[in-house]
Amino acid sequence: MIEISKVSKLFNPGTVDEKIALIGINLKLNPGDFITVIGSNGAGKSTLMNIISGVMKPDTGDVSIDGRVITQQPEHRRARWIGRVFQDPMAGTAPNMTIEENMAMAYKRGQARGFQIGVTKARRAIFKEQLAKLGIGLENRFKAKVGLLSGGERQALSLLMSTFTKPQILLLDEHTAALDPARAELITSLTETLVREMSLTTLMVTHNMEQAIKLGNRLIMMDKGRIILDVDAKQKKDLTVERLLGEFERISGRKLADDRVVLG
Ligand SMILES: Nc1ncnc2c1ncn2[C@@H]1O[C@H](COP(=O)(O)OP(=O)(O)OP(=O)(O)O)[C@@H](O)[C@H]1O
Repeated sequence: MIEISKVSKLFNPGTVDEKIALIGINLKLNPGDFITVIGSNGAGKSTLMNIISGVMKPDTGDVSIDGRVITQQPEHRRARWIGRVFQDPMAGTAPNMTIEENMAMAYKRGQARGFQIGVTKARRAIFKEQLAKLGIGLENRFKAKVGLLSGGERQALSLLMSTFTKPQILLLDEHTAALDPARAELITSLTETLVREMSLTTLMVTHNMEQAIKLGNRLIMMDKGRIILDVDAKQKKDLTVERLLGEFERISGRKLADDRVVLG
């Protein structure tokens, strides 16, 4: 279980640039939970992701995995337990390395020190099998440099690589937002399949309201550093984009200000 307790984060405290990013966030993710996260601009969604993955430390509060507090653990030490896919397709893979080499690197992340990047025949067969599951022919382009792939292909590869070692938590940071609708649809359905097949505990930030409603078993809405709405699987079934926007207005007293919002 992943637990975020009483996490607060303030940027530039005591200056004119002071920004409240998170205020006393409490969130428990049970194994296999797939939570979608929506919210206004600057609500704190990315900061929450950054604190879970260890890119930033909170001012107060803790992050723990299965009862073990990891708040002070550096990012590279958590990499084995945490998978993350970013919005930018360039972010998750090494462009000058081949698909095979990228996969070997991702595989290594889950191994003890001393494991060589060299790819054995058996491992290559596993990689190919995994790639074939994506259904976009990447298994036939094993020696192609990743920089030559399209944005959608790179996101598919990033997704596969970040779930390779069955992370304790998968963080999806608007990972379909930079893609055209057809590619976004492909990555969304791959995400659903991988998460379901591996029972991955997942936190997904999205600006696509329909996607937030459709995917996962729980939805949270953030505003000004707080979680202002937490919808369970049962309530989620009856949710519509209209109702969701109405809820935001009712709770925050404002219309949802999100310059990237996609209604569906
Ligand atoms: N490194 C930083 N330095 C200073 N302020 C920051 C930093 N990162 C985030 N902030 C501020 O903290 C607040 C929360 O930002 P965050 O990026 O977490 O929000 P978000 O919900 O991801 O927003 P968006 O949907 O617009 O990307 C904002 O006011 C933002 O300006």
